[in-house]
This record gives sequence, structure tokens and C-alpha cells, in this order.
Amino acid sequence: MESPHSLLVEHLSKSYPTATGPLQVLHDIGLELSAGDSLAIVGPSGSGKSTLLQILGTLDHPDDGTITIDGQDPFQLNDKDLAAFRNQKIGFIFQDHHLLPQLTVTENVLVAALAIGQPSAEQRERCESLLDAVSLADRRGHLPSELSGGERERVAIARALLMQPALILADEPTGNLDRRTADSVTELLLTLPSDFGVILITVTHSDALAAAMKKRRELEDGRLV
Ligand SMILES: Nc1ncnc2c1ncn2[C@@H]1O[C@H](COP(=O)(O)OP(=O)(O)OP(=O)(O)O)[C@@H](O)[C@H]1O
Repeated sequence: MESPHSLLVEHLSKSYPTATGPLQVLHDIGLELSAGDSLAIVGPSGSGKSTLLQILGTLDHPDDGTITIDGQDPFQLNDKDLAAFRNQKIGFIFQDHHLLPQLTVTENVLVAALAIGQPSAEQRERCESLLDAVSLADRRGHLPSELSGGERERVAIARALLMQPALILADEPTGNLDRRTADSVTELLLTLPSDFGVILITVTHSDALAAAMKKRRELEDGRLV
């Protein structure tokens, strides 16, 4: 059996160049999480939450420090292998869902598989069961424009799970939703670590969402406290 998913972050730092010199955004960040964990990262606007999520998602490089996902440091990989690693190991859920408007619900959920060829029979089956899990099986042929905001977010959640990732990164997943819809998306997110064995990290300004996660860390002046 495969070993459970793991994430280790050590001594991560990041600065951005600005006209007045480098702006240090993350200082010596450390984190250790394993399958079934859920973590909310909170903090004021500009504290570096999105920057940290981008680096954990391997979409940006740190200046210093390492991240290790399932025993692999993704920044040691070349660009092609890094893209494949990201596609396999990391699922993203964004505030504005980022569904492709011309693709059906099914095609959007399958997009990570479509990106590397024809989805396998197993991936198609998994897509069907994920659409069941997010209660959208009867909308599989619809376009994103035919769905409500909460339904689109649920498609994004199913899409993030297709490749059986180690890590799900959610950036304000309830940010654009009304209270009731946000509550139902939060409820669904909460099932992911236990039902799918993933590590869930969400960046949020929502106290309700943050309180629902098992762990909570605050970014303050670029440090996790
Ligand atoms: N490409 C960039 N170049 C220069 N500075 C940047 C860049 N991206 C972000 N910053 C700065 O880094 C700091 C952290 O930004 P980041 O977006 O990570 O914060 P955040 O906590 O996610 O904020 P919010 O809650 O408003 O989304 C901010 O001061 C921002 O202005």
C-alpha cells in the first residue's frame, strides 16, 4: 500500500524586488502536515497568504528553504517533471473557481487528465463518483454558465480531487458565496481530508471556514504564528 500523503515545509523565505529594495514577505516558515490534516492560514491583507499558497502549489519558487511533498522536493525537478508532479499531486480550488467556460462539467472535472491525453476508463469512473460526491451527477453535461456560484465551486472541488492528489490548496473557496452556500461548501471541504486522505490547506478571511479546519495558523509579518 502507498504511504499516506505528507507535506514538510522547512525554513521557507520569500522576498519580492521593489523600487525601494527587496520586500521580505515570508520569513523562515515551517509546517508539517499529513494525510487527513486540514489547516487554515489566516492573516491580514498583504501578510503573504497568497504568496505562501503559490509556493506550496509550486507555482512560484522560494528564495530559501524547502518543501517536500510525499518525500519529493518539487523544486529539484526540471520544468516538465515539475508540471507533471503538480498535475498529479496538487489540486487547486480558487475563489472564482477558474472553470473553463466552453467545457462541460464532466470535461472540467477531467481537465487534468485531458491535459495529458485521453482520460482512462478509471479516471472517467472516478469523475462520475466525484460528481456524485458533490451532488452534481445530474448536471454533468451542463456548462459552467448554467450553474450557480456554489455549484461551480463544487465542480472545482471535484476537479481538484480527480488525480488523487496529496495536497488540496484552496484560496478563499467561499469568498464569493452567500452565507448559506458558503456553509454548504465548507461542509463539503471538511469531508475531503477524511474521505479522500488529502491534506487540505485553505487561505481565508472567513472565521467560519477557519474555525472548521482542524488547525489554524496566522501569518504575521511574514511569520507563521
Ligand atoms: N509580484 C510581486 N511583486 C512585488 N510585491 C508583491 C508581489 N506579489 C505580492 N507582493 C506583495 O507581497 C505582500 C504579500 O502579498 P500576498 O498577496 O501574498 O498577501 P495576502 O496575505 O494574500 O493578501 P490578501 O489577503 O489581500 O490577498 C504584499 O505586500 C504584496 O503587495
